[in-house]
Amino acid sequence: MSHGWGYAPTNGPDTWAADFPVANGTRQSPINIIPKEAHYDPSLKALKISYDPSNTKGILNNGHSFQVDFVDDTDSSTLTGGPISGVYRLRQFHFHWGGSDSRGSEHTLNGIKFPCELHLVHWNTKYPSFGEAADKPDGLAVVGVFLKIGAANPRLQKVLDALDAIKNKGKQTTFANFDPRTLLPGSLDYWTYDGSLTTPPLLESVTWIVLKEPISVNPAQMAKFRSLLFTGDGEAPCYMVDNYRPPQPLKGRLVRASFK
Ligand SMILES: NS(=O)(=O)c1ccc(C(=O)N[C@@H](c2ccccc2)c2cnnn2CC(=O)NCCCS)cc1
Ligand SMILES: [Zn+2]
Repeated sequence: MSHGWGYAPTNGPDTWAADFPVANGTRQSPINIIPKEAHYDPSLKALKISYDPSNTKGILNNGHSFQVDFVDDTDSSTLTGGPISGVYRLRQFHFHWGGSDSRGSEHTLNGIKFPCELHLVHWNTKYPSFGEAADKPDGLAVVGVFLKIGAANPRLQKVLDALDAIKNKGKQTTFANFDPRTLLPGSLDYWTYDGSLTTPPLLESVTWIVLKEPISVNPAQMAKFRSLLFTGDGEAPCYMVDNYRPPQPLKGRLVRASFK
């Protein structure tokens, strides 16, 4: 049965601990990243990202965000290197965004919110499947990318053009041959810390890898994100905006930087 969690006052982040007590755990996400308090770690490797666009499976409005799903039954779209050991497979990517350009990201930088944040979700192939990996402390690795208002982003446009077909919760449509690598910024410098899923079940299984360099998005493209609905066909429509969890207590965790 669907847990009915969401982002409204009646079912939003402040209510999640009732059904998911791990919400008050020791390695919750997102967090506020304070670059001056991050520790440069020269032993951190460069991120190695290799995606195969032919693995693109489709695009879905899941009622919390929209996600582009990938075929993950072989090692053809993988993340290796960085702070992780072994091979993690790309499962999906999705976004979080605000009702205005002043908010929307989950991670913040020196307390600053970005209008949007991209999450590329990968799972550790030492486990047999995403579902098996999802509750292991080293099970998942999510690459987070900030979006900031600037020039229109032509690579993002292909994703946004598909949104008209998935306006309502539960709608999905074909989406093929997309290379998520094209969404990444020029620099792969990152901060990394041990965290969790930012939506229920909030499992503490994510090695977070947040890129330092944002990518651009223009106001018209942000309006496209905000045209989606949280609600299903036939329900009173509610625009999909502010689908972000605010920063959570660091509780003594170290944030490491891959760069000086
Ligand atoms: N924001 S994040 O990058 O930290 C993030 C990444 C992945 C998931 C996720 O895969 N969640 C599903 C899941 C299924 C099996 C085991 C555990 C978790 C799930 C659970 N109920 N619904 N879903 C679908 C869902 O939430 N999909 C991701 C939407 C991100 S807003 C959630 C958040
Ligand atoms: Zn996310």
